[in-house]
Amino acid sequence: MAELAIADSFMPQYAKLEPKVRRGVDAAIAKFAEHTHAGLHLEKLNNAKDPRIRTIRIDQFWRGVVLAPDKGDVYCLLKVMPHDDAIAWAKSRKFSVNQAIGVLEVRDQVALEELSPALEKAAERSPSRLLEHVFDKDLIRLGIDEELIPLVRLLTEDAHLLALEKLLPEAQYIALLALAQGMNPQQAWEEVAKTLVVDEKPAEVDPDDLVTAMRRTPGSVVFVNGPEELRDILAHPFDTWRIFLHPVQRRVALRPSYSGPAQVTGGAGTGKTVTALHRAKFLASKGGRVLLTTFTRNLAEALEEQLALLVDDPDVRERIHVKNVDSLAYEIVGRHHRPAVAGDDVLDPLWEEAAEGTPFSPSFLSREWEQIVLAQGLESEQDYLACTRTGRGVPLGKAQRSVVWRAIQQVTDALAAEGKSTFTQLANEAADLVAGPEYDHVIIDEAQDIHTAQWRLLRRLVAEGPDDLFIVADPHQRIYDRHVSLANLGINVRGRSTKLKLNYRTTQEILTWSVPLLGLTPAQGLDDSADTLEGYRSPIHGRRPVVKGYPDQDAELDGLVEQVRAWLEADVEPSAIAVAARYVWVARKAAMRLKDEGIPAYQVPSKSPGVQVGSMHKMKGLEFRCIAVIGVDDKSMPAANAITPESEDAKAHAQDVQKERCLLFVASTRARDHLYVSYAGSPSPFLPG
Ligand SMILES: Nc1ncnc2c1ncn2[C@@H]1O[C@H](COP(=O)(O)OP(=O)(O)OP(=O)(O)O)[C@@H](O)[C@H]1O
Repeated sequence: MAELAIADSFMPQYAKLEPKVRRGVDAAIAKFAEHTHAGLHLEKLNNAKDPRIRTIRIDQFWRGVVLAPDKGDVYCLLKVMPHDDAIAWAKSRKFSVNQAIGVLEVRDQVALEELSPALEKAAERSPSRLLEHVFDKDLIRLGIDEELIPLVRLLTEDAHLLALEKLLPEAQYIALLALAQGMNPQQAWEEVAKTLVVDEKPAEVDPDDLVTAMRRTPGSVVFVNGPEELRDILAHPFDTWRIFLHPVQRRVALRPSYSGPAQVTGGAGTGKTVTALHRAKFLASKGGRVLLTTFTRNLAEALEEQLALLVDDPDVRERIHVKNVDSLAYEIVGRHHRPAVAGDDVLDPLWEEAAEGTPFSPSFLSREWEQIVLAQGLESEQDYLACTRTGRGVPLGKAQRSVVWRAIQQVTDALAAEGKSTFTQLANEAADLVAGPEYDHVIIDEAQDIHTAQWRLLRRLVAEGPDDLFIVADPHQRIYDRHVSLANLGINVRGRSTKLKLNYRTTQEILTWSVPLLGLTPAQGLDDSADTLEGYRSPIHGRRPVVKGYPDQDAELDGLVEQVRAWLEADVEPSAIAVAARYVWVARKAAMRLKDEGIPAYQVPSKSPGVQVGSMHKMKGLEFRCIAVIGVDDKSMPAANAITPESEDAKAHAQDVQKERCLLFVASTRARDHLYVSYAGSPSPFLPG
């Protein structure tokens, strides 16, 4: 009986179709699923590079592209495209089975052949070849298709190889790149092996058995079990992360077990949250009680919504407890007494008062409290006098420490007198109150912003052992003052760390523009190693970001209204548009202005169907089709009140500036399709010149 499979290349295009066309596609696929494919008129193509490729008529203008392997009765949907594009794509592609790792691969055979003459010419002029030090047998062992070896032998420069990235199958490109970078075949194999979905490479690979190869790539090709599953897949075209996982994501999320804490890092939009969600489902499916936690409440809400899509089984869902760390601490302390939380409105005046008569600024004192006293859980002046103040830039002598301690004491006494605590204090209190492990697994998203006190709490909620902590972080998105060393907390992720590099959200154009916003300071990972964005890339292309300067804020808001209108006129749903600003008051003003112009706008997070407006901090972890980042002028970005003067503490100053850079990076990388950046007066020094 014929079977239907869908390749991951199908869904992004399907998602973008107009409803009428999509209905046509649904009808055609439904017929497939009912096994009446014979009547569907699968068209063979003349002069196709691969004789197993077919097209299927959707309507007058649209075609589906289908792979119909010779062996096995399987039809795999690959693409849905306008007629001419579909024919051109289908004719140019060649499918093969990677001989080293046994997975289905596709390459742009026509483009490769077209490149050949130019490579030949370059090779004639060059005395050496890029991979002349590598034997054919090693290339073959690494999965390079024999047919491609003559072309590989023509390469003379790195740039030629880089030009092949989009034309070659990923695993083959990775192998060639590793060899070109000077790795030996064994090291290159280790790179290739990272793309393996299963731990072991297959014992035997049949080059003609495309169906078995498809089954070895479960994250890239899904076999549809029946009409219900098909309907479910097609009903969520924007949520393909539920079924298609990149091999690296899949290996990380569905690994049977880690011997201890595991860590996933990766730039914005590389699917870290997706990986965390799949891990939560995986562990809960095995019967474990899972805590899935993150930084803010609105991120926890977003996780709940995504879990609802991913987990069908109510028993499994029930075993996953989603809660942001602050609420978690509040809940635990609340079992003993009702906590009252002190916000900045209470704290700011207290620090102002405490700083009076001391040589220290209010922000210096409050940081000292957060980063040293609360982080280390120090409870007495003696402890504070004896502690190591790692991470702080200004050394303090004994007498100075006493002054600082008294100032801090003044604030904590005042808080205690009002019966109030900060969330960090609550985390410390909760950590002390927890009697023992409450979960089998704790999964932490946005872990780069979790405070040491919160880590202590999370650590206590799960017993040390296999699969205890699954940590998801991007140190390039650190937007709070949290510089945690996992090692200092006794959490060791060595040998259990994976980096995701492929961005699924943002276009390459937006990434190329956004990454330099981070400046040149390397980011420090939670495992104390320097974290780089090397290899961070996107396969999606689109328009370059637009940056506009205006004489004043009024004109800037006029420009914003014009931009939002243009997006709406292009049929972007209002709630897929966001406006982010450094200051809350600027965001409020923008929302009011949009409303005055008849455009529905709401403060993030909001379920209302309007443009989502909020501070850059509120945008963390979210995503939108279009985002306008406004108010990016020299006075707001960096925000003067968020920067410690260099004269006061050079280290804190540098950290503050970096934090502001990260914030702009976070806001900019929320955009899926379009990024618009504006300022009034002079641009922020972070913006490219
Ligand atoms: N394998 C996948 N297939 C399709 N889409 C994916 C896949 N993995 C992630 N995505 C999509 O990419 C986008 C970004 O994913 P996700 O939010 O998990 O990234 P992230 O690394 O947590 O991002 P950030 O750090 O910026 O919050 C989401 O729209 C998600 O659905």
